Amino acid sequence: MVAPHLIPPALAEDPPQLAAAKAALRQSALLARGTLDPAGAGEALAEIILAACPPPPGAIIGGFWPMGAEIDVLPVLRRLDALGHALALPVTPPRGKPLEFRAWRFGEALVPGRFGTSIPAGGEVVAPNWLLVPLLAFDRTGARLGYGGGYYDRTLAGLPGARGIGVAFAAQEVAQVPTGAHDFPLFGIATEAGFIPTERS
Ligand SMILES: Nc1nc2c(c(=O)[nH]1)N(C=O)[C@@H](CNc1ccc(C(=O)N[C@@H](CCC(=O)O)C(=O)O)cc1)CN2
Ligand SMILES: Nc1ncnc2c1ncn2[C@@H]1O[C@H](COP(=O)(O)OP(=O)(O)OP(=O)(O)O)[C@@H](O)[C@H]1O
Repeated sequence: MVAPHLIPPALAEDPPQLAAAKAALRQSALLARGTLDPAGAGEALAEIILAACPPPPGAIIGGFWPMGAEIDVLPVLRRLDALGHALALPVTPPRGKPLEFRAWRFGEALVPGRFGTSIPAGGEVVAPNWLLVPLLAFDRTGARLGYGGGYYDRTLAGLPGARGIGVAFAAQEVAQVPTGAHDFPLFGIATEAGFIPTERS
């Protein structure tokens, strides 16, 4: 019996050459990011976002709790909270599934999640329509390289109309991020030095 609903592996996963190119860039981007000086970057990022690409009134913000050497998004989340936006943080499911966002406010408890993440202890599941997207490397077309789980690609693909704003240090820009069929382009990239609009902006 045929099974026409099965997705061929070549469509469900990046081909080996592309996966290898992403893995190589991931390694160098992780090393490079670890050398950056984070002082003041989170506050500068907040100013840039509020001035150049603020979310529309009433937008539900898909944030994330920063980890490791990621740029600090807590200042911008605090400002958006103060402006009255609803905030949500991602809960990471097993690989192959999209992120789940739970409503969260400053002061509410966080607990450890998968891969070293911090996730809301409670909170109802919500669908954000304006997301801050962590990344290891980006280019000016809005292509993005993450940790390799494909989580944000799956998540943005499942939220039609939602905007994904990449957040990064300006130094995380590369000439070209290798991309495949599943890579979901960013609406723009906000850094401590400015906002970079893409073709989607
Ligand atoms: N702060 C933050 N939260 C996030 C993400 C992110 O990139 N940053 N995610 C984005 O999708 C999701 C979590 N997905 C993740 C998938 C894989 C790894 C991972 O493989 N981490 C490496 C450590 C990398 C390092 O040294 O910094 C590991 O555990 O070996 C991490 C997060 C949702 N929450
Ligand atoms: N919507 C999707 N459906 C099926 N497979 C997908 C989808 N999105 C991504 N993938 C696959 O997931 C794998 C990981 O993708 P990729 O290397 O682009 O992750 P990433 O964007 O770096 O990670 P993350 O978003 O978790 O930070 C790839 O094999 C990719 O083809």
